[in-house]
Amino acid sequence: MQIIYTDTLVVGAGLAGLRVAIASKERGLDTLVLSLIPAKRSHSAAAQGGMQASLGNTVKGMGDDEDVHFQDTVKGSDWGCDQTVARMFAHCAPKAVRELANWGVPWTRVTKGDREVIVNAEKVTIHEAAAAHGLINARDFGGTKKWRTCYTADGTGHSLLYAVDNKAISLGIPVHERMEALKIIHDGKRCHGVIARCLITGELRAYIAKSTTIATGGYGRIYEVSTNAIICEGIGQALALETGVATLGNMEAVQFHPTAIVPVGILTTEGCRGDGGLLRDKDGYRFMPDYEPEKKELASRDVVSRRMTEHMRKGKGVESPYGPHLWLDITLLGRKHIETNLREVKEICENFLGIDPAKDWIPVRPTQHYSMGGIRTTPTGESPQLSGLFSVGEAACWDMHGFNRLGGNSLAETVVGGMIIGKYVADFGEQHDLVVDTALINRFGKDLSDEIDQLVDGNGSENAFELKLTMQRIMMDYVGIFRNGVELQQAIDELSALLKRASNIGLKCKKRHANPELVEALRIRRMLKVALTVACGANARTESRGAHSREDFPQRNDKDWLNRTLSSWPDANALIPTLSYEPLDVMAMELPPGYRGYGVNNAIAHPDTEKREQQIADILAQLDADADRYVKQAAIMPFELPDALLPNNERLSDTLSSLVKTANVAGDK
Ligand SMILES: Cc1cc2nc3c(=O)[nH]c(=O)nc-3n(C[C@H](O)[C@H](O)[C@H](O)COP(=O)(O)OP(=O)(O)OC[C@H]3O[C@@H](n4cnc5c(N)ncnc54)[C@H](O)[C@@H]3O)c2cc1C
Repeated sequence: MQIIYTDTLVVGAGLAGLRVAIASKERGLDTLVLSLIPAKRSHSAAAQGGMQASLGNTVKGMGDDEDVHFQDTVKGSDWGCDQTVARMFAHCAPKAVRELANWGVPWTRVTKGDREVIVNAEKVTIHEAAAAHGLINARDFGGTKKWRTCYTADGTGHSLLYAVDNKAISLGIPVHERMEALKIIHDGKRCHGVIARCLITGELRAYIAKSTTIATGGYGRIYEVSTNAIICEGIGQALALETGVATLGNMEAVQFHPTAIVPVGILTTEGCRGDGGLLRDKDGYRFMPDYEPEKKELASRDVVSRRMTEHMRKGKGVESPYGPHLWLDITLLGRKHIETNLREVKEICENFLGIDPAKDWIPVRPTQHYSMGGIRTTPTGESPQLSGLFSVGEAACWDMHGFNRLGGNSLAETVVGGMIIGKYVADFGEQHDLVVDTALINRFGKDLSDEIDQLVDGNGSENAFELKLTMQRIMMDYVGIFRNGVELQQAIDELSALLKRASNIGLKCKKRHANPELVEALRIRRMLKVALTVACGANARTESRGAHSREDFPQRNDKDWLNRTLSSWPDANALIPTLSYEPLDVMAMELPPGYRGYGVNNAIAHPDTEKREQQIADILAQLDADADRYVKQAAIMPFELPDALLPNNERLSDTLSSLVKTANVAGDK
């Protein structure tokens, strides 16, 4: 087995992985990236609508800042997130957008003067300031107080990934494509790299590094219908789980996006509703204002998906051979807007539905979309259990999304998290030596080659493809938008039985090189473990929070469940994971739990909430009357960042208000 040494190993060449690799390489560390596919085909390229950053350039974003972005994110998470991380994130998002502009992302820009937009189904004329002309624009998205989502038409992920990958290429960062990491090498305390299998030749290779960052994306494809690319199979989470030591966080937190097209499940971006699109039922009736009078179609995704499902359950869905659906109506936006700002949606509608969205309504249904859960990390991105193991992006539970992520906060997480965690990864590389224990490397290599031998040479009778399809159906049927104890237990029983059967997989094709059946067999064993962490976490959590909605426990229960689920798999032969819980400390929160401003207001309060609210009021009362918002924030909940990222962000509104102040002072004179 060939052994390759490097300072920084990054598994995953999507936005998150590449951004970490860039930070490491810029520090002069030897850096190497692994990927299943060419970097530019990573799933990040599929992101359409945009990324959130509180630039406040457009008139509809005026007054926006890190505080508002932070509050929207915490409420979106249904108080499940790590508020310190949400702060780090909100503070750095404007920096990341500007950095990306510098790297060549052609952000859609503000044009001064009047323009017509659709707000709440009505045409409204807004006036963009002359001073904002040419600055980065933003559109409206769900669960946000301001128009904050920066975009490049509806191909944002594509432009970001091309710019970030080109930057990585310019720095000479090698990407070893078609290499699948299948085992993390570790000694129970320290991570040393991975064993990967070449998808073309079948060769096993050890990659040994000071630090290893898992940036392998989400686990959407454990579900039958998902907006995710087919490579989003949760292998990164499984790698961590199979160490028996590292933990996964909040795996039951799975997001369903309201508007994927029926039946194939391809996404139409939230930008459709952000730009003014409406949801209609079988009678053409716009039903969301009845359920969500304030935010309507633009409540957070978990809420809109539930309301849509509720409405279909009342018989208001449009019957189709593929089950009921609802309509997304963007005709009111007009052809010009669709052809400039939503052109990918237009092509999807034409190519996969044969319809023209400027004239026809789009058949949509909530569909699995995003994994809030992932490899649990500290705010510096490192596993609390395995030193040198980092994780970032959708693969991680860093945890800025809690139980529901806001649209536009995921692309932002990849590049912001990559920017921040990349610096900590680089610090780690500078402060540690490359530790090499050849016997340990060989042991992990042998484990994987034994597993392959058993599959190829054994006489098992189970079919990997059938097992996968069955798992995906179980997840869809029993671990979906609405959950209950009976179905979740059934899911656990059936998934555990599948995991047992997976130890008896037999291959029809015995080739050891490019062999999709072997690839599938290696993955399904790991995917089943990931699926079990989702089902077991969901079954144990007897409350409803964000995207985790229990019909038998409909209230958010801050008293008993204000915590993060941790899953591990200490016994390799076990058929279910081990769960434990990490409490969220209300007394350390900047924003104590409350009502989100949308969705059902039925939470069971945490006993510390009032105490913390009073404490915050006392802290603020002790500050100078003219203390600015940064001073206030730091007094309530301090957070750390690498020095280079600490400076405050500048905004047009600051410039405008200082111009106004100057004018006033001049007037005084
Ligand atoms: C259709 C769609 C539209 C979206 N639109 C938006 C949007 O508008 N705004 C927003 O904020 N978010 C959006 N999202 C979410 C967002 O795109 C993703 O969360 C984000 O891009 C994930 O990036 P990542 O770098 O973490 O992972 P990915 O981009 O998924 O990259 C994962 C990488 O890991 C590699 N990999 C995986 N497993 C292995 C392995 N075992 N060994 C080696 N390499 C491996 C892959 O090859 C790939 O390079 C959207 C998601 C979807 C599905």
